[in-house]
Amino acid sequence: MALLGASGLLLPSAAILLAIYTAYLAIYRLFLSPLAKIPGPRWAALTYWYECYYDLFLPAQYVFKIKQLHDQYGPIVRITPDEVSIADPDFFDTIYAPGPGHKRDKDPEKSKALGFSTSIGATVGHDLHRKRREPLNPFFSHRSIARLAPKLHDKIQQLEENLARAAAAGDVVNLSDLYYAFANDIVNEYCFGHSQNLLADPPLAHVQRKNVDSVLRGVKFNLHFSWIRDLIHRFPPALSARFTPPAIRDMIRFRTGIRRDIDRVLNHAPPPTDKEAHPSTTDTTQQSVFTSLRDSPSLPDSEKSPQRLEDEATLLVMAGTQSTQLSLTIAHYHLLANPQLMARLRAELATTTTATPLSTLEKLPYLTATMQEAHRLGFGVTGRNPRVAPDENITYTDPQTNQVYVLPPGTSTSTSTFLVHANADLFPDPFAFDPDRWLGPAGVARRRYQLAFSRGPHICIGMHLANAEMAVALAAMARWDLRLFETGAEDVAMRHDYHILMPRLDSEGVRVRVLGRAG
Ligand code: HEM
Repeated sequence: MALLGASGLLLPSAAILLAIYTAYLAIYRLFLSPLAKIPGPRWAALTYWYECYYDLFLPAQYVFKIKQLHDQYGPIVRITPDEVSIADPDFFDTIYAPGPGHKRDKDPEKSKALGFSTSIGATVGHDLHRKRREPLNPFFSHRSIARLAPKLHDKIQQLEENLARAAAAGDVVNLSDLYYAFANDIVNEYCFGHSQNLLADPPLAHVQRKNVDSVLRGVKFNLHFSWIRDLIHRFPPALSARFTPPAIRDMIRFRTGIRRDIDRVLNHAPPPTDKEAHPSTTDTTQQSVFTSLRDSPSLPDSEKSPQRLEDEATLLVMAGTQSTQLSLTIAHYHLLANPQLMARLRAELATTTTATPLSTLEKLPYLTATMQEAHRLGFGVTGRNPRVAPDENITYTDPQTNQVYVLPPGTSTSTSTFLVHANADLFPDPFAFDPDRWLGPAGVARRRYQLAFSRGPHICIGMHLANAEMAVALAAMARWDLRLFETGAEDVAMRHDYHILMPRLDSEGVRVRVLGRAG
């Protein structure tokens, strides 16, 4: 009885406490928070359910809603109780790349979503990020990537073998899968000294690409409910297998493969050799990124734990595959959908051969402009990736009203590439694929608004690798006559923000029939 009486009192008391806390939180967020005066919808200021609705129920549409909010409220909008979006392209560097002497952390809540928390991409603290990134930088410099040219050419040869086979058999080719395989083989070989040789197995590339898509489709759920994912991870494996959504199961499988590679590196075991492998898929003579990290004197042992290196490798392989695949697919789709653009590219490439060095390809203006335009419409990382200034105010002056807004240290502040790349003042007719906008003096001036690789301390580490892969692949693929097969603009257009662009969710990718080599 006494117990019943106690629990009978406990519940109402807990309910009253919860009601008081909720009321306090609402009053704080709406009236007392330092962000209370920032324009924006009251619901967004009051509760994360506003963002959650656009992220989970529509789904992955908040990036588009934020653009509408800016049209309604102006260049600065409070988009969650704790985050402010600034749609001013000239303010991008203040948020992301403020220069020496200014620190920018990542927002820990947003960093959780992808799940590889000790990778450089998810590292929250400015200083720790720098320590982790420094030993990786030399591998991804322009000069190091230039040395990869022979490997890239081997992979191009394999890519073209796929087209030749399809031409002979009259098969439909899925370019999204081929580019996935191409980028995945290269980044794996660079990281671990071997790859799965996916270019030899496009159906497997298709399965893996779809798996990564479904993993990415989980990022919004993880953003809002990462505690559920973390809870499931604590269950015994047999139980967690029953509750784990397919997307997370795919991620676990993917990471198990990465972990095998990391264990092999840490145990000084040689990369596996595959008799079927293409000559370029295994290279035991070269140091790979991870053998070098293992041997790096500048990284303390605590930074070389299997878990940390697994996180790093997962990010490198995922980012190095998916984003490059997207930009390549977008470029190639638009070249095929607009024969006049393909004709311009072919005219420029007429002076080149398959042996033309990467350094020459990189200087071709129309090829470069085509790549820039594909990056622009790929939107890089479509998620907002907010930054937090830990020890200084961020001050923004609305150019229209001259109103000054002071965001105190710790405020999560963001802009998205979508807000910049789809800005019609900077890029007229912003959803049209128009490489010309990157040419001439106006094109050069526009480059400061190319944010696909971001800027500042977290600028994409794989930018030179991605551009090298794209230059050689587009130059080679332009030599083939392909016809789009059951593919339209909706298969490459940004329709959802799942950290990176996702087109219509039932898209099969960009598919083509191969007519033969271009005459
Ligand atoms: C067209 C292709 C690519 C695009 C558009 C792209 C875009 C980006 C963007 C926007 C960021 C910054 C994210 C942030 O602010 O947190 C980033 C970071 C990163 N990218 Fe890429 N990326 C591409 C290719 C690659 C490749 C080929 C690799 C690997 C070799 C790679 C590895 C990474 C890593 C490790 C980071 C984290 C860097 C850090 O936080 O310090 N990316 N990428």
